[in-house]
Amino acid sequence: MAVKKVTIIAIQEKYLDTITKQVKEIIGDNVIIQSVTVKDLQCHTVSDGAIVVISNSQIKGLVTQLIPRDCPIIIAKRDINYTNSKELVSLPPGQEILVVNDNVSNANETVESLRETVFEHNYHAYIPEDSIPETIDYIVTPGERHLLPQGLSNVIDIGSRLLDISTFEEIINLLEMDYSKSQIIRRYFKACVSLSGNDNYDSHAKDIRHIAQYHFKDIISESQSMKEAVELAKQYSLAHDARYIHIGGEQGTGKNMFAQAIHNFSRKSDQPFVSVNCASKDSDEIELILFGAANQDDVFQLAGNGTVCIEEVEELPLDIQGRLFQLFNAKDFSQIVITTSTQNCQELVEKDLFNRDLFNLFNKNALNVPALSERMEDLLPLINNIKQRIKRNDITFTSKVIEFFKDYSWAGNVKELYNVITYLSLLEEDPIGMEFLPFHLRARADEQKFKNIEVNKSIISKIEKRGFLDESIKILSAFYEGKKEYISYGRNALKKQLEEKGLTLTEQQLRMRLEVLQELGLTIVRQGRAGSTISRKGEAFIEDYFTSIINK
Ligand SMILES: Nc1ncnc2c1ncn2[C@@H]1O[C@H](COP(=O)(O)OP(=O)(O)OP(=O)(O)O)[C@@H](O)[C@H]1O
Repeated sequence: MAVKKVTIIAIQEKYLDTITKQVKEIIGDNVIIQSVTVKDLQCHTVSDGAIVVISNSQIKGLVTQLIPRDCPIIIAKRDINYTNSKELVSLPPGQEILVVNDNVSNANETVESLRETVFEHNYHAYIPEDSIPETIDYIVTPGERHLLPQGLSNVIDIGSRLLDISTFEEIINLLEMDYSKSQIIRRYFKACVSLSGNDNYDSHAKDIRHIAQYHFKDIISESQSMKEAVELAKQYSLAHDARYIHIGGEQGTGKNMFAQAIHNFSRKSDQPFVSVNCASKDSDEIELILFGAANQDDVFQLAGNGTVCIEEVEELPLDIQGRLFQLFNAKDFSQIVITTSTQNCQELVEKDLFNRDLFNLFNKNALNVPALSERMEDLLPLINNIKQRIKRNDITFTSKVIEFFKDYSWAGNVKELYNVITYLSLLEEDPIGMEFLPFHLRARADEQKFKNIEVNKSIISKIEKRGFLDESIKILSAFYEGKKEYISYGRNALKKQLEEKGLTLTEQQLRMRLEVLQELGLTIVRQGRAGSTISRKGEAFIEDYFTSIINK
């Protein structure tokens, strides 16, 4: 009987890794599990007869064009991993909770699931267009913490949503596997437990890869800085003494693509290309990969006479960096060794966080792939290239969206652009306007909203604890009005000003209140005659305080 195969397809790599791990835990002992992101899906990726599980219905149209006709498709349903909701369950009932997810419909779905299960709290889905309810005690997100501004202390991450149990029943039915219902349930919960708190499970923890599919002609390089990077990379590929080559650049800039192109352009092109990512691997694992064991070949053996690419080399523990340097010195390598890093290794060397000898070795032939935000000439050609790759030349964007793309920071660089365009291509809209942009792009503009939740709530409760909220509001208002007229106040002048507003305080009382406001960063106290004034934070606080009262 033919071996059964399940292929899982999703847009986001990280999410794909999580659900793949879940599927492996549940049925991996009997079935071959393959996973592929939408961006890597090609006509021949999925084998005939494989069962295809797709992460959501929106990608169905795109996926159907690229898989064999006889493959059954299951659209996954998703559910919270309840083993992660302990913190939520342990809160006193009646908390006001804002639920943030990567788009509104997912946020609504998560709210529904929470209402059915952890039902003792009040949930509100975060909708970018709407204002956030004023009294929010906690923000809950299923594995999308990165969407939130940093520094919020009241965030509970309940981890990515997993495939729900009915999806497994469907898969198991189609595979004609002989599992009883209780067996499925047991395996399902075991997987939930083993994946709980496991969102750090990283896409990089993948095994060694052996593909070099990109050539220099595939690298979009309209900008001068990219042209120069490609030129330099070509020189290194052809130089016989360039045995160690280093590629630096932010995440998603195309470093791995460069590594593959270098290999394919070099004298090693007919030899193997082996690449390994050092991030998120523990010491033992990486040691085994780099130095092998009695029963396991190391990467250099696997690469034969070809190219080894060590990605995110800065993640290697220092002792392994040292051993790697010794290895390079001791043995006369015939391979090309390409290293990549997202951090600036020179700076790490200065801080004793990176092995200087190793750095000096590979820094002789180093190149940097510029961040996408520094080469906006590449943006439109890249978008066109992505549209071609996903066979969606027809989609168009409004000029506002294009302007937004040009201003946007693209912290995830081309990888992020790829994900955004793929996501937008799934919508049946033309042209695509600002309102359809994925949530995380729009959420950036909303950072202030989130800051207010935290800042104001905690400031108010800190002042309230001292028992003088109303007085503090009056003091801050006096400063606020003064600042508009470019007036700052010494303590006596302020005291007078407050008395005119009907607030009489003793010197001692005023000093105490001022000290607290200063501690909270709401005022700036200057010595001598300059007097005190309200800080920017204080201004934002007072504006928001009054807005919230008006809106009540
Ligand atoms: N200049 C480019 N032209 C065309 N496609 C590109 C370009 N740069 C990157 N890409 C595409 O973007 C994706 C990310 O590239 P790649 O994996 O090489 O980045 P990376 O810098 O190695 O990322 P990370 O550091 O996150 O591992 C790939 O799918 C690649 O096809």
